[in-house]
Parts: sequence; C-alpha cells; structure tokens
Amino acid sequence: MNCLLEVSSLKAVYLVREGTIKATEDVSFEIFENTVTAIVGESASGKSTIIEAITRTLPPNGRILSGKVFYRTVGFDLLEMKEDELRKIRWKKIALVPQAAQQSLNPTMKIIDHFRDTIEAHGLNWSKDELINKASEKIKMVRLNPETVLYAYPMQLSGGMKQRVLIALALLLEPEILILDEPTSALDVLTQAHIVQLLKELKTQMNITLIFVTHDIAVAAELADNIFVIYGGCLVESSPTEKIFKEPKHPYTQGLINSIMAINADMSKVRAIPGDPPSLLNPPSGCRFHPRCEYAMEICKKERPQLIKLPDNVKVACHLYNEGGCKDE
Ligand SMILES: Nc1ncnc2c1ncn2[C@@H]1O[C@H](COP(=O)(O)OP(=O)(O)OP(=O)(O)O)[C@@H](O)[C@H]1O
Repeated sequence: MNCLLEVSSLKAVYLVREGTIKATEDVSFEIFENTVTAIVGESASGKSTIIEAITRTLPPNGRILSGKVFYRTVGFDLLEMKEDELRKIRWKKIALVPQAAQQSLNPTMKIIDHFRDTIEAHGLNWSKDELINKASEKIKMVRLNPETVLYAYPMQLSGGMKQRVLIALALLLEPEILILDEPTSALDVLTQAHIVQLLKELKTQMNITLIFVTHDIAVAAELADNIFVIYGGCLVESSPTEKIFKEPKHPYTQGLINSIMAINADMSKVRAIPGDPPSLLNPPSGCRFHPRCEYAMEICKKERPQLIKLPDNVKVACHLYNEGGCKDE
C-alpha cells in the first residue's frame, strides 16, 4: 500500500492571553492510499488542531512550531508550500469539511450557487451546463435528489441533508483525500447512521482516501480501517481497527474502549477513566496521561514516551512497552 501523507513531529499551539496552549505535541503518522483513518479522542484533545495544521487552516492565533506534512502526490511538504501553490491543492487534491461547516452555508444562496462559488474560487471556467451536470452527479452520489436540492436554500434542508451537501461540495473537484471533522456530530442517531453508511459507500465507489475526526469511538469502529488515538495533544496509539478493539495497548485506549462497552455488554466490566483531561495550557510533565494512569511509573512523570512500533502495524507511546516496562499482556 502506498503512503500518501506522511506527518512527522507536528507541533501546533494557540497563543492566548494566559499563555500558550500546547494543542498538538510531536504528532507523527502515515496515511495510506484508499484507506479510512479515524482520529479519535475526548473533546479538546487536539483532534481538530491536527487536521487544521496539516491543511494549514488554523485560526489566526494558531501557530505551527515544527513538523513536516509530506504529500507524496505532489512531492512537497505542505507546510513549506507558498499559499498560492497550496490553494491549487486544496479541494482539487485535499478537501476538508470542517467541524460545524453547516453554519458556513450562506442562507441567502441556493445550493447550486455554493457549487458555482467553489469553482470560481478555484479559477475554473465551467459552463452553466457543465456546472449543473457535475453538481448533480455529486449530489446524487450523496443520495440526494439534485432537482430539488440544487435549487433549495440551506434553511429548506435538514441537518443531515446539509451535511450531505457539504460532502458533495467537497467531492466536486474529485479530491484524492477527503478530510471530515466530526461529520456525524450534531445529528440525531438515525441521521448519523445514514452519514456513516454514505461514507462507507463513497469509500467503496470512489478512489478516495478518507480521514475523519470523531470523539465517538463506535463511529470509528464502524467506518475506519485504522484508528489514531489522541490524548492531551499527543498521538498515543495508532492501530488497525480490528486490532485496537481486540488488544488496545495504551492504558488510555483501554479506558476509551471500556467506556463504549457500557452500551452493549456486561456493566460490571465498565470502568470509567479516573480524573479529568489535562489542561493544554499547563500540561503534565512526561506522559500527559500519567496523572490518570493506573500503571504510571516514575519515568512517566519525567519523560514523554516516544511512539514505538509493535507487531501488526500497531504503534504506541507508552513507557510500559519500552525496554524495562512490565505491562502484563
Ligand atoms: N482558536 C483557539 N484559541 C485558543 N485555544 C484553542 C483554539 N482552538 C482550540 N483551542 C484549544 O486547543 C485545544 C485542542 O482543541 P481542538 O479543537 O483541537 O480539540 P478537539 O479534540 O478537536 O476538540 P473537540 O472534539 O471539542 O472539537 C483545546 O484545549 C482547545 O480549547
């Protein structure tokens, strides 16, 4: 399998009056062609920051302090590219549906006008017919009826329909990579299931690589080939989906997986992770999870664990798996 995107040592922060929020610390991962990757973690763990840093769409107070995002198709580090070069890649090669993007649909514009705006923003000179044909094709792809949806205003569509429209818009220029930030949040359970089903269909029908952010590990289980677990701005585990559910390695991943057992299994086995997520303004020293970890050792307070390779394409950042660690398997 070809590696499409190689992210190494990505560090991003936000500058606020109180200091610096260390939102993403030394994050490294690879994305392989035609795979679906879920980035999971609790709220405020840094998931969106990773996506916004790699697409260079951080808000004005965000800063990328270090790292590389090597995109093999163009053979460049996206973080080094000039803004006008990057603009050629966005949407055409890498499309992003940001979190809460539904609010970005202009209430005074029909859906077809949003499609027109997108092509104009990319300097494309499509005829009216070409635009309607391509927009209709994409709207059909997301299982909506172009005859009604293209001429509707956003307020005439349900939340689930708007989310589909945003996915159709992102697909308009046939990107190689589609990134979705929380594509199912703020939707009711049934609509969430429909969006997950739609993304599954897109994965099989199109030659596309999907990356999505979710705080819901059950959604990740349903859709992803690979799961990246983020805790306190750090990537703590990356693993093929099946493997992570059978044998979660990092104590935090184990806690996350235990927390969804509540829905479908023996309640006596459910154990919430004690304590609260860390403040990223003043994160704990060493491993950011150590204050909540039942296996924490002295070294965990002092040294941040590096991501190490284990068999079966699993990677974990935990001192228990380093030499001298003693985690019972
Ligand atoms: N523009 C900003 N200015 C200051 N701090 C920010 C900004 N955006 C995010 N943060 C902070 O950075 C940290 C990581 O936020 P981020 O949105 O990346 O997390 P997340 O895991 O995507 O959370 P959620 O699931 O709630 O969207 C949090 O502490 C958050 O409060």
